[in-house]
Parts: sequence; structure tokens; C-alpha cells
Amino acid sequence: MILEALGIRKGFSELVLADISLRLERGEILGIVGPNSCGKTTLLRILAGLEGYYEGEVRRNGSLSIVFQEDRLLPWKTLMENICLGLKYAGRRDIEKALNYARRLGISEEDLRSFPRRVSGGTRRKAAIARALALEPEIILMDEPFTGLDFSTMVTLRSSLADLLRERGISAIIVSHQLEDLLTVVDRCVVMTPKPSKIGAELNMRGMGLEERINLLKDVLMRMVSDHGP
Ligand SMILES: Nc1ncnc2c1ncn2[C@@H]1O[C@H](COP(=O)(O)OP(=O)(O)OP(=O)(O)O)[C@@H](O)[C@H]1O
Repeated sequence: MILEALGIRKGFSELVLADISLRLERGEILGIVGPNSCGKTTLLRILAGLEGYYEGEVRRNGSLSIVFQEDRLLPWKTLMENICLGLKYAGRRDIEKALNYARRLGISEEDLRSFPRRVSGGTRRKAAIARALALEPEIILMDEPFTGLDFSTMVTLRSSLADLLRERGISAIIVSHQLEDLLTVVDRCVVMTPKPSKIGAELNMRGMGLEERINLLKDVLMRMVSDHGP
């Protein structure tokens, strides 16, 4: 186990996460799906240590980076400078390695030298992911990495990202509404119920083809809708 959540409970004006327990194994890619506002982002923030108050426990056995839903790039710095920002603060000099992650994700040399406003949304998303990978974390948490991208960007990002994670043995949790893209890359998937949310189902998808994965998830979602209402 590299990351584990035990009995997480968290609310704001109302209870959002009622009782969430999950476990990420070393080298595993875990998907999280769930209805709007069930608390997926809040859960990622708790796993990353960014939420001050919650009940339950998070256990972590490795370094962690998070990719937020918004790219959060500094507009006055080039993509290259943005990607290397964390390295600079960490006092590290392995810039070439960081830029290689960016290239592997499909960012061109020209875009690397450009400011965020000059490049496409897809390239900004890739830069945000490259910035997180540049720190060479053992765990990466990604909030909606495939959402809002055009089809070809999504397909190339999905495969280059999965290759990089597998190659480097990085353990990952990916939250996504893009079910087909998510299911293509995960080993396992957990499904959250509507809030106050719990884990409604846990699906081991290793060794399954995409169609089988989609059908399995569809069945589970249909069952959960009939149990919890729309
Ligand atoms: N800082 C906050 N203050 C008050 N309420 C919050 C805060 N953060 C989240 N919430 C509320 O908690 C609930 C869960 O939000 P969260 O963004 O975690 O859900 P989500 O599943 O990621 O949503 P989506 O599917 O829309 O991305 C929502 O009702 C949201 O309004």
C-alpha cells in the first residue's frame, strides 16, 4: 500500500463525504468516478494533505504531487519555466528530465518557450501534468485530466500519460467524467455514491478489454441509480 484513506468524513455546510475508505497499491492506477458534487475533489485534497479538518485517517508511504482541475500556470512565466518551478523551489537541477516529460506528453519546443495564454487549453493541461511529473513523485493525484479536451488531444494525452505512469511505476489516482478515457488507463475503479457519499462499488479491471470495462461500470452505475435515485 502506498496511500490509504480510512473512514474519511468531511462536510462544509452539509455532510459531503460520509465514510470513504480506499487503498492505492504501489504502481497501481486507480480511477474514481461519481456524480457531480459527491466530493471527488474534496477527497483528492484530503489525500494530498490540503484540507485542514476532516475525520478519519490518511496513510501515505511516498512523495505526492497533485494536478488540479484548473491548470494554475503562472501567466508571466513560459511553459518551460512553469514546468520547472517546483524543481527550482526544491533546489533541484534536473531540468532536462522535466522537459522530457513535457515532450513525452506532446508539448512542442515552440510551446515550451511560449506563455500560457499563447497555447491551447490542451497544451496548458499537459504543462500542468508535466509540472507535477517533473518532481518525480511516487504518487500523483489528477482531477479531471481529460475533461474539456478535443478528441485527438485526449487520445494522445491518455496514451502518453498511461505509458509514463507505467514506465516510471508511479501510483496514480485519476478522477474523471470522461469514462471511456478513464477506463482505458485504470487497473481498478471506485464508484462514489451521491453525497453524503460512500464508496458504492469497487471494480477490479485488470486484464479486461475496454468494452468489458465499460459494461461492468454501466451495470454498477445502473444498480446504484436504482438504489440511490438519480
Ligand atoms: N471550500 C468549500 N466550502 C464550502 N463548500 C464546499 C467547499 N469545497 C467543496 N464544497 C462543496 O462540497 C461539495 C463537493 O464538492 P467537490 O468539488 O469536492 O465535488 P466534486 O465531486 O469534485 O464535484 P464535480 O463533479 O462538480 O467536480 C459541493 O457541494 C461543494 O459545493
